[in-house]
Amino acid sequence: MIVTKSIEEVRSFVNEKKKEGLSVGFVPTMGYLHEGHASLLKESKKENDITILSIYVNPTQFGPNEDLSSYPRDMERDCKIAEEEGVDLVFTPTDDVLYPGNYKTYVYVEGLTNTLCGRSRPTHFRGVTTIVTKLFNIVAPHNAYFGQKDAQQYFVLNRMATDLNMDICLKSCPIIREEDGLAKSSRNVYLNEKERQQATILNKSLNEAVNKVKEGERSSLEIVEGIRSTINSMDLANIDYVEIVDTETMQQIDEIKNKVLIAIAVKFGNTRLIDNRILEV
Ligand SMILES: Nc1ncnc2c1ncn2[C@@H]1O[C@H](COP(=O)(O)OP(=O)(O)OP(=O)(O)O)[C@@H](O)[C@H]1O
Ligand SMILES: CC(C)(CO)[C@@H](O)C(=O)[O-]
Ligand code: BAL
Repeated sequence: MIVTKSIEEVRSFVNEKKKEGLSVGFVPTMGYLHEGHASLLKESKKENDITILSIYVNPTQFGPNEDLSSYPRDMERDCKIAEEEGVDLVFTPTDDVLYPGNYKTYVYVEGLTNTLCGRSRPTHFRGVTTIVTKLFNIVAPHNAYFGQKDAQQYFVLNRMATDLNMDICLKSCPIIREEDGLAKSSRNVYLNEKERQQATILNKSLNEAVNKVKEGERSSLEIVEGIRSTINSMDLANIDYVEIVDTETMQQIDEIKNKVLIAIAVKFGNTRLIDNRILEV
């Protein structure tokens, strides 16, 4: 397995493999790998000849008071996991290479980025779309793999790739969970024991919501109120948002119909967790 910080090395590796007629899958991450990331690597391995992983904690997607400096990092452990998963190349760029002093260019997707995580993290998606464009330009994969945990991120990136005529197929993979239902996340390590126990309420509240929709409830307001009241039964939980949006526009809807995203973000202390369900009604 090649581990490199060099854009040129990534480019020449990929060019060589493409000349041999091989397909390239790409999994961008911020590292501190867990089974969620591993599931994306497995999917890429299944569908491509070559799998490339990037590990980069991208500063432009963090707000000024967010956890950029404390975001968990463990490159040695990550490389071990990558090797076990059969990754061919790990790209580990540095800030000075990706954002040199004279850096000026940002990619921005309108509309889809002003709700959900975009409302509470106003500069977040501009950072995500910018770094993913840069990584796509460097790696030039055939396929790229993202988790449904960050559902809005996937829909925004898919819009971007379509609108900018990027010749890359974006794939969304299922959410991998702990045994008690909590979605795996690098940020789960921030939780203390009591917060960790209470954090299972995210998945539980979404299960209840899905059951109500299955039983025929179509009012977004009713479903949102139900989720809010279940989450608020936990004294350490602080709701950031509970929203039901159309998957094309990411805008709130009153009536549950067609394909919708039920998305929630909840803070436990300073730790912000997200979870969601996508429903086709
Ligand atoms: N539990 C999960 N199941 C499936 N995919 C996941 C899961 N967690 C993260 N991913 C996906 O892995 C990719 C990299 O995500 P990232 O490195 O930000 O990890 P993370 O665990 O989501 O971290 P955090 O939530 O702390 O930002 C993203 O496409 C993300 O959606
Ligand atoms: C896609 C991504 C790697 C861009 O930094 C990040 O937002 C993430 O890990 O989901
Ligand atoms: N997984 C999304 C990256 C972030 O929270 O910044």
